[in-house]
Amino acid sequence: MGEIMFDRIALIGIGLIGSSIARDVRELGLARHVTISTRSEDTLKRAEELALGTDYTVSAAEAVKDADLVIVSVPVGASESVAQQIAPHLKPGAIVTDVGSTKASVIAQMAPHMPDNVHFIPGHPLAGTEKSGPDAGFAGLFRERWCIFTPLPGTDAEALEKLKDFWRALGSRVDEMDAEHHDKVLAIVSHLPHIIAYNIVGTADDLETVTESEVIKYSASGFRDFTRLAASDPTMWRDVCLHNKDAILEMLARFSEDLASLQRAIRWGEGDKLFELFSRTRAIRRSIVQAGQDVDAPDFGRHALDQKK
Ligand SMILES: NC(=O)C1=CN([C@@H]2O[C@H](COP(=O)(O)OP(=O)(O)OC[C@H]3O[C@@H](n4cnc5c(N)ncnc54)[C@H](O)[C@@H]3O)[C@@H](O)[C@H]2O)C=CC1
Ligand SMILES: O=C(O)C(=O)Cc1ccc(O)cc1
Repeated sequence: MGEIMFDRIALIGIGLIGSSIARDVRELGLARHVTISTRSEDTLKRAEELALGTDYTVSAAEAVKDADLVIVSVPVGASESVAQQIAPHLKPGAIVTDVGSTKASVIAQMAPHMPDNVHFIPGHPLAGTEKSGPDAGFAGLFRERWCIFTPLPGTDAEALEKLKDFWRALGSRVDEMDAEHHDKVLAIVSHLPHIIAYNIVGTADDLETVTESEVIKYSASGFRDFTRLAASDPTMWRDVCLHNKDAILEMLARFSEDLASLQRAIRWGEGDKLFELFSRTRAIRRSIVQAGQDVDAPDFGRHALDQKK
C-alpha cells in the first residue's frame, strides 16, 4: 500500500485510461474516496460492478464537489463540455488535470472555463492499447512509461509537483514541455502511425483483386501489427485528428514527400538508396530497445519495479 495522497479523487470518464488510473489508485491506496462519473448509466454501472471507485454519479458537476484531484479522461473533443459542466462546482485549491492525446486544443477548450482558485495542469500519459472501455483497463499500465505535462505559464510549482508525485506513484516517469511542442512530437510518434495503420488496412479492404478472406488468412505479422493499431477507438482517433490538425498535416506532408522519394527509388531500382534508408531506420529501433522503451519485450519495464516491491 502507498500513502494516501488525496482525500478525494474524481475521475471523469472511466474508459481504458480512467479505469487503469482507478485500479492503480485502489491497489496503491492513494485516495480515501474515489468518485467516478461518466455520461452513460451503463458504463457507470459497469464501473461499480468492477468496484473501481467509492462513489458513482452520472453528474460530472456532482462528482467534483469535494474532490482535491480531478482527472478528466474523455475523448479530447469532449473536453470543453466537461470543463463547462465541472467549472462552477470545483473545490477551491483543487488540481484539475486531463490525459488527452492532444494538448493545445484541450487547453483552448478547458482553460477559459477554469476558475482562478483551482490549478489546471494538462497532462498526457504515453501509455495505452487499442482497447477501450472500463473492462479494458489494468493496474500497472503506466509503469515505466512517460507522462508529459504541459503546464500553463504561472502554474503553481507545488501543485505541479504534487501531480507529478501522483503519476510517479503510478510508476511513470514525468516530463514537461509546452503544448505546441508536445503536439508536434506526438503527431509523428503516435498520431501518424495510427493514421497510416487506418489507411493501410483501409487500402487492403478496398482491393478488388485480393479478397477479404485472403487478407485475414495470409496476414503476415507486419500487417497484423497495423491491424492492431487500426482497431483503436474510432471516436478517440477522430477527435485526435480533428484536434491536432495542423501538426498532423505538417507531418503528413513530410511523410508523403519521403514516401514519394521511396517510390522513386523502387521505380528506378535504386538499391543503394533503399539499403541506406533501411539501415538508418534499423538503428533507430535498436536505440529504442537499448533505452528500455521496447514494450514488445516480454517483461518490459516490469522487472525492475517488481524487484523493488
Ligand atoms: N487509449 C489510449 O491508448 C490512450 C488514450 N489517451 C487519451 O485518454 C482519453 C480517454 O481515452 P480512453 O480511456 O482510451 O477512451 P475510452 O473510450 O476507453 O473511454 C472514454 C470515456 O469517456 C466517456 N465519454 C465519451 N464521450 C464523452 C462525452 N462527450 N462527455 C463525457 N464523457 C464522455 C466515455 O463514457 C468513457 O467513460 C482520450 O482523450 C485519449 O486521447 C491517452 C493515452 C493513451
Ligand atoms: O496502442 C498503442 O500502440 C498506442 O500507441 C497507445 C497510445 C494511444 C494514444 C496515446 O495518446 C498514447 C498511447
